[in-house]
Amino acid sequence: MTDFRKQALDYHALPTPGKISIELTKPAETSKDLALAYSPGVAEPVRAIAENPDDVYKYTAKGNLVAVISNGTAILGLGNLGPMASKPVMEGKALLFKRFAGLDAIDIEVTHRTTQDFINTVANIADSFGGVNLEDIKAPECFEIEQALIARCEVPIFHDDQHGTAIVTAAGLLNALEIQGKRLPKAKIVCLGAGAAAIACMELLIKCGAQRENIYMLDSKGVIHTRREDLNEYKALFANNTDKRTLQEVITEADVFVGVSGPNLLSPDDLKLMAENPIVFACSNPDPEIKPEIALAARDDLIMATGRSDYPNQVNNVLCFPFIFRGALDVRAKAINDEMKLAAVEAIRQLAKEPVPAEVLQAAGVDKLEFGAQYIIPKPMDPRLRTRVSKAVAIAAVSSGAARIDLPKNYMAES
Ligand SMILES: NC(=O)C1=CN([C@@H]2O[C@H](COP(=O)(O)OP(=O)(O)OC[C@H]3O[C@@H](n4cnc5c(N)ncnc54)[C@H](OP(=O)(O)O)[C@@H]3O)[C@@H](O)[C@H]2O)C=CC1
Ligand SMILES: CC(=O)C(=O)O
Ligand SMILES: [Mg+2]
Repeated sequence: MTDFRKQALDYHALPTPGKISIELTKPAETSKDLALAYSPGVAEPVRAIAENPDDVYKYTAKGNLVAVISNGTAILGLGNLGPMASKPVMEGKALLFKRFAGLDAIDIEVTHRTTQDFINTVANIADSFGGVNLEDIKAPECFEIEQALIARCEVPIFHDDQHGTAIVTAAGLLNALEIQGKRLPKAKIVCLGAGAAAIACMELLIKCGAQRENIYMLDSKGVIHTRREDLNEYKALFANNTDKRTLQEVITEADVFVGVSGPNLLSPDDLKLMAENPIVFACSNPDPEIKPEIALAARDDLIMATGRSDYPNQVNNVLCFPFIFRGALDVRAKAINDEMKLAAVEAIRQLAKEPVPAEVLQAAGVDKLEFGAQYIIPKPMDPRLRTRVSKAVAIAAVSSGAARIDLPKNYMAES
């Protein structure tokens, strides 16, 4: 067993199995405490909520509570390993919600027979939470699941692998293009992968200015083109009218490579075919499409990002989901709409251009972080993400009509 593997297993096992627990927010020591917390006192908020459903936000933890729900069909880049194998990742998302946004999150792993089964399970419990973060659900089912749940539920439903990834990718890519002296509307983009993350990333990039015809998407069978007859409706939107069939053909003279597919699928020779000053986001977890040390040995004019914490430029949805939910829940948003997503893109993007506080440098274990090829996007432990992104999202929720209440007074005022 490698040293890192043992450390990771020990981290999860010791001293208490798992990464999260529940703590009490009220005293529960005396008979009086118990009479208030449980019988007979608990009957009072029950009556209040029955009379006025909005009182659930006043008397329960709902307004600060997120469900992280998976069926384990696309666990990171490890594949369909089932609901129980997804539990460490879902607990990990709960850890990140709490650590970065102060949100309580509970993981729920659903054993299901059919997509409808899964949809019904989530729809039937969604109201217990302020919002639902869907996680690691494979395409194309994830699209139908999210759309059905948005239609049925009163709280925000957000498939993180789609939209969290897309928001962070767009923020990082806009900055990387700026540094490389390129513009999104002109950029030739290759997207390896045509699943949850890929489709959502490319759709959001188009909303940010990318041209659909400049995007070449590939799945496990190669380039997605108009003569293929095996495309689902989501892939079909990216069918390119081209004779090119291979990664090597489409990556030639490309400005951008986005990998949301699997490990080690991009070779140094492929990289050498790209245009000058290229951008490579090898975002597959835990193992990227190409390792940064291999990529940077092949090209020195490259901006390189991965989904991992142990390299510079971590393009990972952790930069988004804690903060977009924080902002959404704080104004009791009914949904997370495009205005809120684009506000998050801009807030994440602009933060990378500001001086980095000493505490962030220390947590990152570096002396300096300055907007440039090695720092295109903020670090997850930057406390300003919480204030900036959540505030931008909450404001967008209010102005777009998704919020049920106004922005709280002095919301996310920075000291
Ligand atoms: N950094 C980040 O924040 C995030 C990274 N990811 C990473 O993205 C990857 C995909 O996740 P997700 O979209 O949720 O999963 P999905 O299962 O929805 O999609 C996987 C996609 O990868 C494609 N694929 C698999 N093997 C190959 C190959 N050899 N060549 C080209 N395409 C291939 C599949 O092709 P086909 O359609 O033919 O089956 C499918 O389109 C994972 O590695 C995950 O870790 C995901 C979310 C966030
Ligand atoms: C980061 C993430 O959500 C994934 O790799 O699936
Ligand atoms: Mg995921």
